[in-house]
Amino acid sequence: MTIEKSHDSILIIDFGSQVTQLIARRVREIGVYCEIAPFQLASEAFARLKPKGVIFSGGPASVPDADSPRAPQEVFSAGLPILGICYGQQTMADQLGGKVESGHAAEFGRADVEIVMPSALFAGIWEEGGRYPVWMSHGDRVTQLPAGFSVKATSENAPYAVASDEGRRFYSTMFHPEVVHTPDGAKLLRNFVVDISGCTPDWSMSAYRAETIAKIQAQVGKGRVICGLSGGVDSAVAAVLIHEAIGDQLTCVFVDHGLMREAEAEQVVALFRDSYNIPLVHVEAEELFLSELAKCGADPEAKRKTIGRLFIEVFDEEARKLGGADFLAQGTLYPDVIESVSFSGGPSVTIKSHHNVGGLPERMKMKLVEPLRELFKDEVRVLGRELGLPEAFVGRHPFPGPGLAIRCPGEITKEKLDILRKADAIYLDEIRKAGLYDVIWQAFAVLLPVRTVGVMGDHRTYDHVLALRAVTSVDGMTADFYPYDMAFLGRTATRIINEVKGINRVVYDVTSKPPGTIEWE
Ligand SMILES: Nc1ncnc2c1ncn2[C@@H]1O[C@H](COP(=O)(O)OP(=O)(O)OP(=O)(O)O)[C@@H](O)[C@H]1O
Ligand SMILES: O=c1[nH]c(=O)c2[nH+]cn([C@@H]3O[C@H](COP(=O)(O)O)[C@@H](O)[C@H]3O)c2[nH]1
Ligand SMILES: NC(=O)CC[C@H](N)C(=O)O
Ligand SMILES: [Mg+2]
Repeated sequence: MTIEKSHDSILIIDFGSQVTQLIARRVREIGVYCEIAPFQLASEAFARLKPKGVIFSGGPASVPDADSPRAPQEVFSAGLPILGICYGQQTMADQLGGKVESGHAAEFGRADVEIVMPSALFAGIWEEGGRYPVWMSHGDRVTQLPAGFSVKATSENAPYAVASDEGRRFYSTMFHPEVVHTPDGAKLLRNFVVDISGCTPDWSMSAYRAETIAKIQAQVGKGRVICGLSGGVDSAVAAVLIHEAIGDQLTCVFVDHGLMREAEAEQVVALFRDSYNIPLVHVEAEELFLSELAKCGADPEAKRKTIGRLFIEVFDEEARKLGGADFLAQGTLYPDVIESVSFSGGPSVTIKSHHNVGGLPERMKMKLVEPLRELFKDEVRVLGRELGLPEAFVGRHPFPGPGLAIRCPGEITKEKLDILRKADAIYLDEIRKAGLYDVIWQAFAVLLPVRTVGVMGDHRTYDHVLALRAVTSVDGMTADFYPYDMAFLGRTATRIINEVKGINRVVYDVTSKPPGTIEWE
């Protein structure tokens, strides 16, 4: 039985908001299954999922503009509850006969809403006459409500902060309930999902485990599967899950592309061979990757695409050696898909081609098995614990598939990789010694293609700059730089410059995501 059939679900129609993924997180935190569908594909998703409620996300477009996106009209006539957020409110108003205008005072950031009438959306949470903080981000506004709608809350620049037709169960907010800066937002979403839409909150990681195992069995049948195993959390969880499902039809393949960190290849192989009884092939592919990367130059997307292609070539070759494999399994997560997504027609722009999604070659022999494709990182960790993976494994910092190649802006050479490997090892060693490994979500060093002048032992040096990065995050979708104390940074910089030949200056990256990304490429 598929997940979508055995549980109540919510469909989120995406109009391209940067925070659409947060709506999905909030719904799952309630314990209800949901999926995001880009507006162009929403009709198909609506018919397949048969959701009990629909949420329209925000988005960058402007309803009065020609060609701005709309929700499929059938969603309005299905008798289901709908919640429109920001752009979602505006398109809902427009599609039901109301009016939207641009060019009014914009609101960005915190605002207060004042409740003027009760609504099922905030029943038990907000009281009539009360004022409550919310987070807004809009320039347009609804100026005339559709028939059947009335105002339930106002704010200074959004006369229709909440408007609804309680009879048809159509609700709309100008503010964003999905962000943490709307303190009561999660409760409002719960009202919509559980009380209004009537979803039973029974979706959990143990349900996910059982159902995903059944799904894998149905997909794979008697076929052979090879699983790309990187030593990271995602592929380890995927491999263990698939092994539970199909046992010895699975072989894992670890590709040592020469872009790993110090001693990592040995650790991965040892850890996996000792802890699990899953056959593991260790492929030495450093020469192949480095020679192809030398040809592709400095462009980050060219590097990513080259690496994606080589991974598949290696997997194909290993499959052939094993006498053929029908499926390739990967630990692809939801954020990998989202960031690479516009190739499949999503409304948000491509930020970077993750090697395992947007970096895949167009023609592949094997079919994909990706049991984690709907999950966020922290959900995968919960699933890993559920499967009994050791805590040291589950708590590992993420390490991207393209490895050090995307931490060496510019052309890739073995010499640069060796310098970076040494520096990165010292940095992580200092982090562990300071007891910070588990506090930080991800930390790494980046070797910059910039040389600066220094003086060491009365000699002039002209060497590379190394940037240190450390971030806190929940799911990798947004992140903050980690606020080290200066003594830690000073100590680490001194050690790196003293111990690693080729680096004479160290800087710390204090960019959050957004506007930065976590990796530099
Ligand atoms: N060196 C590798 N050998 C084989 N497969 C790999 C390798 N690196 C990445 N992959 C494949 O690509 C997928 C995505 O990589 P990604 O880094 O996102 O996940 P991960 O390495 O499993 O976990 P983590 O995010 O914790 O590093 C992996 O799940 C794995 O299937
Ligand atoms: O397996 C991967 N293949 C990739 O191509 C890739 N690019 C980024 N990352 C990891 O994803 C998270 C978010 O990274 P960004 O903020 O740099 O997009 C961070 O944890 C990154 O390390 C990748 N993982
Ligand atoms: N955050 C949003 O959904 C913005 C909606 C619309 N683009 C506006 O500016 O009002
Ligand atoms: Mg990884």
